[in-house]
Amino acid sequence: MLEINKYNSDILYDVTFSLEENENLLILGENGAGKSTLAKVLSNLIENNNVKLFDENLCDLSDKKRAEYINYIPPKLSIFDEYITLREFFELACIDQVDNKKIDELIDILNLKKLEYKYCKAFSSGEKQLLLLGSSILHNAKITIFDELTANLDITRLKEVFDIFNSDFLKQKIIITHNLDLAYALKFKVLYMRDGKIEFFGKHDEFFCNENLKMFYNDSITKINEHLVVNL
Ligand SMILES: Nc1ncnc2c1ncn2[C@@H]1O[C@H](COP(=O)(O)OP(=O)(O)OP(=O)(O)O)[C@@H](O)[C@H]1O
Repeated sequence: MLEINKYNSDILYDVTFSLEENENLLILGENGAGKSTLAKVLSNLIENNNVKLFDENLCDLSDKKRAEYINYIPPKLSIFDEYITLREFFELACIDQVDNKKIDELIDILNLKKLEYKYCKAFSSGEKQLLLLGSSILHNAKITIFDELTANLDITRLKEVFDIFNSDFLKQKIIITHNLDLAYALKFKVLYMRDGKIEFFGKHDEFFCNENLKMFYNDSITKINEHLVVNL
């Protein structure tokens, strides 16, 4: 279970909510609403003592235990070693022993064979995002937060990532996205933020009704026959 209680800062205001162990979450909201900041608070990259994971105070956990509990995947990959290959990057993602069989499987599933021994620094933006996804699966934290993982993916890759999000590859997932088609298709609970405050926290069906879409997105999106339509 994840709980955050009355977190306040210059960016976020009175943030309180909790997630049960089996609940996945979508974090939505306009640019600058505070989504990434919230993700960093939840994973203690911004230090605080307002977050509890599985009944333990996040700030009291050792680094290893915290890594086992929660993993924040940033929107962009930072490479510290220019000469690290995809396979080596995956090896480093395993918290304990390197699981070569799982790495082989993942390379197959994510269609990354041709990049296996290539340097990650030269990857395209989309390939870097798949690398981050693969490493998060190997890391295998109890909760994984993806911050705009799908921003640079083509439609085929987006579908592959959707299938992974929708499967049991990862345990509990928190997904920050501006892609409302993806958000609508993933039937996760929704948290919507505006100006650092939570404006909606609840069931997927309740969020994706025309009344709420009008309130949160003005007239830019409508639901027609169970499909979202963008009005540009
Ligand atoms: N380190 C920082 N110092 C000062 N202000 C910051 C810092 N990080 C974020 N902010 C500000 O806090 C607000 C929320 O930023 P955040 O990155 O959390 O938004 P977001 O909802 O993830 O936005 P986007 O959808 O554009 O990625 C923004 O106005 C941003 O400029």
